[in-house]
Amino acid sequence: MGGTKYRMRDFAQYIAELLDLPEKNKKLVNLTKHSQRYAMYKVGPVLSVSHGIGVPSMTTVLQEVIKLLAYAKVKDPIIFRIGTSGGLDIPPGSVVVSSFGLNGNLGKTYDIPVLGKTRQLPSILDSRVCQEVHSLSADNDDFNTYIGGTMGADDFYIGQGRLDGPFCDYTQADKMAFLNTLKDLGVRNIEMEANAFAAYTRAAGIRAGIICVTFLNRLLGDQVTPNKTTLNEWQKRPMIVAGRYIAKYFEDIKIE
Ligand SMILES: O=P(O)(O)O[C@H]1O[C@H](CO)[C@@H](O)[C@H]1O
Ligand SMILES: O=c1cc[nH]c(=O)[nH]1
Repeated sequence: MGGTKYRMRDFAQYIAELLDLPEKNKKLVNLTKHSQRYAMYKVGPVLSVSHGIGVPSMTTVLQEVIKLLAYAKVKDPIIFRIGTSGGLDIPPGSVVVSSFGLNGNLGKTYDIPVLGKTRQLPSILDSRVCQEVHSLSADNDDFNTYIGGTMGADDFYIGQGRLDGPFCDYTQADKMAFLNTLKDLGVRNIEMEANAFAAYTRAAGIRAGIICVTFLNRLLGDQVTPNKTTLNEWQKRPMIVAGRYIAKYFEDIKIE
């Protein structure tokens, strides 16, 4: 899963080529084209689905995918989110493999009101998947891959401590204090779904991982400044990292 339809079509194409699947020479079909809400592609054993921006959009799609996997009797699925994010004290273009999700109140939970009462679901990710994905980073990669916590904010601007949004009633010093607190808690990047994604996949008993590229170092600014070509290139990095895990997973299954 990942935010945009285009990324998830590109990911399906990338996986078809990587796994040398028959789909690599075909035009991929968006299986949800009549719903218009999001896109879903299937290449061999991999489903590639977009989820839009933020938690409500992502959790709606995620729950539909969880139901689909159950109806299809899929055994031992693994779900990855491949996304973009703002980094904390790491060079832009780096990749972060999340070790946990953090909410906007600095708790390792996803808090959801159910029947008028808030439930707190732990935002824990599978540490083995996280370590294995990280172990597949290559020495000759032209980017660094880090393990760290990921804050899932409910907003792009004030929710991530930005100063460049339409509303802002705090200072640069307040922002830096907040970002440094996150850093001290082991958070390496900020996006908008991690804590809920971790919580719902865990609640479903499904192994999962989050792999995001960082578009900027938030300790140095708020604006995403690299040009579109660079950002498109960087968006491929989580695909490369997830692709290595997927390729190895199916290679290992063949050997068994
Ligand atoms: O690039 P994606 O996967 O959408 O992820 C990040 O980008 C969006 C904000 O621009 C949020 O969804 C955030 O989590
Ligand atoms: O800073 C960023 C960059 C991408 N996505 C986010 O949510 N935040």
